[in-house]
Amino acid sequence: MRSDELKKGSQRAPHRSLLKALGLIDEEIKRPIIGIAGSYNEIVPGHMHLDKIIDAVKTGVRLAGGVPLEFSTIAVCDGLAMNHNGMSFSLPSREIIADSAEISATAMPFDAMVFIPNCDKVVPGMLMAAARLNIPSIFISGGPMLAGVFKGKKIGLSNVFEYVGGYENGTMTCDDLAEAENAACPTCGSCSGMYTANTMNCLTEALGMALSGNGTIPAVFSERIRLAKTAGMQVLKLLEADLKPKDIMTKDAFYNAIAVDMALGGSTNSSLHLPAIANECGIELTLKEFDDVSKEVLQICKLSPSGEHFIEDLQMAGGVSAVMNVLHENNCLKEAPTVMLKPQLEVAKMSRVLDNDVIRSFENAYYKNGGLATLYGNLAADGAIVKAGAVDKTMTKHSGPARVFENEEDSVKAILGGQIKKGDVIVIRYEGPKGGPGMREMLAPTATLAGMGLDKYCALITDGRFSGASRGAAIGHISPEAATGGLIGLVKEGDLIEIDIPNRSISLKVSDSEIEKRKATFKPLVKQVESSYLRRYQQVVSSASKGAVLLKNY
Ligand SMILES: CC(C)(O)[C@@H](O)C(=O)O
Ligand SMILES: [Mg+2]
Repeated sequence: MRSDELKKGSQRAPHRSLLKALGLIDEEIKRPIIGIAGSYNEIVPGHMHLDKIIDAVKTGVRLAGGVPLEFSTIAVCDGLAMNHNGMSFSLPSREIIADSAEISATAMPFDAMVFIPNCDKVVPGMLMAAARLNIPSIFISGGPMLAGVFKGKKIGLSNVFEYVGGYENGTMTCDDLAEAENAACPTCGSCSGMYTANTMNCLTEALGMALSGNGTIPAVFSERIRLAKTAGMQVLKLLEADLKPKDIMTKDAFYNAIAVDMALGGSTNSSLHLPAIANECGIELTLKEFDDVSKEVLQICKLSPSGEHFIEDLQMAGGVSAVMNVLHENNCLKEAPTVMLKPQLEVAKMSRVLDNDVIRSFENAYYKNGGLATLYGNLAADGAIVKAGAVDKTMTKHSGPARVFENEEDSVKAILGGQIKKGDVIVIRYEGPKGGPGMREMLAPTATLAGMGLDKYCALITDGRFSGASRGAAIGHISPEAATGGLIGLVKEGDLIEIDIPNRSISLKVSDSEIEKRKATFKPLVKQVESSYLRRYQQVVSSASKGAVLLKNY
């Protein structure tokens, strides 16, 4: 139902009374009513300025003759939730965001929607809601934080997580750590590297759901306010054209999003979120498809945490549309409609790369594959994911003894306590969607390893997930997870684990007969879960290999 239904007939008089109670006059009620799903709050640095973006969007909507009505959704700052039980709620927040936006925008039927997310789970949660509502919709995010400067070098949040390891092993002083802490996050916006939030904001552009510039224009640039006004105006044009999210988010659009992801070297979390968004569009997207694209598309950008560039550099180099221009030239971009009412290929053709080091050509690519790789093997029958472009060259093939931990905290204690030796393969299990529950991000162990220089010698595998700020031989989303009987639950201290990223494999080098013996007595660990929300989530969440979506028929 659209708001039109509330505007006509005597039966709708009570509804119109309530719209008038909102302060609307008849002149407004007769115009298109545009829902503004904003996620402004004072607890997420990426969202603390969204009130300004929301105001600009409303101005744009009014300029184009619409009437904006705002409602909000929750948001989690993964950085603040990191390495404690708060992180268990981060991935589950995606479903609440999707559900709550669906509920608000169905209870009050709108003609069209503007979604205003910024951080990790809010972007996919709102895209999921957009697919469910399937009324003309556009996305305008809050934009990235500027990079900080420390000792003459640009830094971001990932550096501070790594400096903790440096401080612990005596290579960084307390004063320097404090100076870096003050410098790393200088403005509002989603943290400044190619971490999860910025990956998802860039992919929203690639999917065709946002205007060019959405992924990269910094949060504090006036250009972001102008983009928000333009988005507010554009939604009225989408309404007129009756172009809906499911017309835009087709299989080809998801191909484009994966291709851009591979070129950018984005966060491993995209392999959860894109399948979950696709699922809402009735499209199946598998990990295997990610890997197929990874074999076609080369990583042409190397931003933090893999490299020294930040999103502000990508913006100055031409942004996501310039990356798509390179993809187009190499036949790695598909024709797909966009909210710009121009096909994606046309947008890409009109763009230019302005800095050939930030956005390289295929000939001069940073990595001769896409940024992400999907691994399979006895340890990951349903797949596992690694940010291959951020693995030290010496670690792409590695065998070593398993060092087994039943949760993230114990692994961090062991790393900081000097118990991890060069060559070890750290195994962190019972951190999957069901086992966690909530599939926490393991930034503290990966960053501590990197900060101590151990990322050049040690691998880390988990049924949990990583931050976009994680780097190193960090293999996550191991599926099936330990809690559902996955082989990762059967690994014993000292077992040999073999990782071969170029050949896409991860295996436990234990004889089949020994594995059968262990299986016969295996009882997955059952954790006490205090939160009633997480208990419910645990019952209905699916595998990471399926995007950790909630089972449809529960
Ligand atoms: C806190 C971070 C860096 O934003 C993280 O949540 C990520 O996944 O990238
Ligand atoms: Mg995150």
